[in-house]
Amino acid sequence: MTVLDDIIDGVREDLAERRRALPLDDVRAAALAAPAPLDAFDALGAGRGGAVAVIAEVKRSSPSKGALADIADPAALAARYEQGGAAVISVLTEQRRFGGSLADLDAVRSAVALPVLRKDFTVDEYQIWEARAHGADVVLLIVAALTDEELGAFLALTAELGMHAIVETHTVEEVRRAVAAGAVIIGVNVRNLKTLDIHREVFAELAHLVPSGTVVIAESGVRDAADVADYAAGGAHAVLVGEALVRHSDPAATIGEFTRVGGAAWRALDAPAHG
Ligand SMILES: O=P(O)(O)OC[C@@H](O)[C@@H](O)c1c[nH]c2ccccc12
Repeated sequence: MTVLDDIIDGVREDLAERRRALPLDDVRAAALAAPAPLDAFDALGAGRGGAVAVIAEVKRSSPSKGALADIADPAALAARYEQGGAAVISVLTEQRRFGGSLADLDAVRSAVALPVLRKDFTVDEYQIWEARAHGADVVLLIVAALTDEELGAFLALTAELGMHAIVETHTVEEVRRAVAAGAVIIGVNVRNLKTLDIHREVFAELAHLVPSGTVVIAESGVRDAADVADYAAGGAHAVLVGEALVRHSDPAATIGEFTRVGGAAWRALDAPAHG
């Protein structure tokens, strides 16, 4: 049994409990009554003038490192991320391993005007309706956790709700499956979710397989601006950063630095912007 299988077992148990408390029909009604979603594709790409977009994550703990930061006020942290120039805010809502919750998502949603990603292990359409009901604009779909049929159905549902999905990959085969499913935002997670090992070189290896017009995000393992520059040189339009921001005393300044340094590396490539 891999770490990913183990996490997903817990996610399914927690989901069963929420579903008993609030049936799908009720969540659907709440989702349809929520304010319209914001366009994350736009926020990640269009009009950024060669800068690299930063997706800043509210992350309390991780299965590999345990507690990362004592985040007493997730809304205040997200507001600092927004002030620093983040393009999208990511909120981990998985409880058992990452210490997150839908309450964190609610707090962040009410604090920022940016698109918000509900970061979780999506294995059921219920979670997508739930994300929308709580004001999220984007969900994460991890290819390694889904069949092609599920991936297709979940992408269709996000589109129907006016949301976007970040389709997360870690291997050549998973990038092929993401592209075949019609993903327009593809994340390459350099952390292998089956072993939790980080392999930063995987980003550049996979990024060039993604067709132009698709937003490519480098996920995980950003320690400093040099890592951002490497990912940008490998073709990243955006980076998703958790630990380095929640541990930093000045996350806003760090986001500004990452945006500038990544943008300079990206422009040095003389690569065409997506879209
Ligand atoms: O803290 P880091 O190394 O900056 O990583 C952030 C993010 O990429 C990571 O939290 C992540 C990427 N994909 C995931 C899937 C589920 C949970 C967490 C993740």
